[in-house]
Amino acid sequence: MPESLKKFQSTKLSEKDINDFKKELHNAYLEFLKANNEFYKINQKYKQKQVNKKEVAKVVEIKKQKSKAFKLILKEKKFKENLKFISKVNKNLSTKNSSIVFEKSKEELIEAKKIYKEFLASVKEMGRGAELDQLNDIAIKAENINFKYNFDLPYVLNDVSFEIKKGEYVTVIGHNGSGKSTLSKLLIGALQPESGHLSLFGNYVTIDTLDQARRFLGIVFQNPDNQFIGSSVEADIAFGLENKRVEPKLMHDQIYEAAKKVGMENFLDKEPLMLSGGQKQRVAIASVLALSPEILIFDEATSMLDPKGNREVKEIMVDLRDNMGKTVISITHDMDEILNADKVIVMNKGQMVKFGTPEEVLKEKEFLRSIKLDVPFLSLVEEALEKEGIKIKHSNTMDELVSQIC
Ligand SMILES: Nc1ncnc2c1ncn2[C@@H]1O[C@H](COP(=O)(O)OP(=O)(O)OP(=O)(O)O)[C@@H](O)[C@H]1O
Repeated sequence: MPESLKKFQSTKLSEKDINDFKKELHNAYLEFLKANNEFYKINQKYKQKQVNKKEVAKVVEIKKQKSKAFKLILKEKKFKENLKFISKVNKNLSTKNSSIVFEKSKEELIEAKKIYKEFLASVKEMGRGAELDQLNDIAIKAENINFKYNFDLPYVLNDVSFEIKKGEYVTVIGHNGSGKSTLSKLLIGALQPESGHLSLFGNYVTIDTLDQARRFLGIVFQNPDNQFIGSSVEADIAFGLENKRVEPKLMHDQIYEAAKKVGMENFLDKEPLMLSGGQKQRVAIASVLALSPEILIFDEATSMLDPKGNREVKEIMVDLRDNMGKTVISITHDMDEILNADKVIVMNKGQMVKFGTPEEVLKEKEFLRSIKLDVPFLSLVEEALEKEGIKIKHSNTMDELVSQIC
């Protein structure tokens, strides 16, 4: 291996460097926007003689500094240098070098070109879309969220607060119109809270950080037919990866891996029409998984499926938590599903009226009935047994219940 190639490999820039650059650029951009906004506000105040020249000058100075800091980051040269370095190495290789060296150098050149292209794109996008760090283990923190669809309409969410830890499976239940879907739209950033805050892994979600925060999330919707974009399972899973600018060479493996996680790896060349509802939902999950989100939101994703499809998708949700370490939020009308979850959020008329383990929530059967919710079949059996004087502990599965009775 020539010294020059070895040196390049020990100093070369990676995907992490470009992500760090995006974060730095985006933060500097947000700081600049904030300073610009302050400048606009103080100018208005100055016109109304509410502040003096000295106060305005202070804000102008901050704006100048923020602008300077932002422009300095834009001048970053290291990605171009990185590309220049390997281009030169590549050019200087001679016929004395083995084909393995030629191949390696070509691969490095392709990688450096890709990183440079990403650098140029991220400058255009002001660093949006960088992957944020997980600053803590709280996947979702909602603090005093209030929301209404229009100023003259009543609040649809009232002072909703909760914390969902990384790796938890949480179901959200509630009667029709209780605010479940609105909550999911707020979580994915399709709607903005009127007041209150959302944080994902310790990162405050604002309109400016939304693009970055969204990368933590994937969502699977109710109707499997509306989620197919590609003409085959493979094309469908590829869609999100293409948007993420994944190299075509790596794409096939990533598609295969994602499909395998939901047991659809043997269906990659199949057309959507050939699949059952449950299989389509599994493909929708694979398309989301291919993008490696930490949190998966299922918005009534089992409600249009036959019993087999319903069971399959519910098993995947459990698998996502147990074997893939994902955080799962499932909005559901299926009361039996809550037994699979770690926690249950109960919504009623825009308020979160309960948040606890399934056992804690199911202790209050009368309350659930009073807000028009059914109780799981298993709980009905437990209730009937209790009425007959047979005392048993809470069970999460029929097998557990049967073994208690026997
Ligand atoms: N786009 C909208 N404009 C105005 N009001 C809306 C809009 N979408 C929903 N709402 C209202 O917000 C409230 C909460 O609706 P939401 O869809 O969040 O409830 P939900 O619990 O998901 O109901 P469901 O189980 O029927 O899907 C309801 O009163 C609904 O009529």
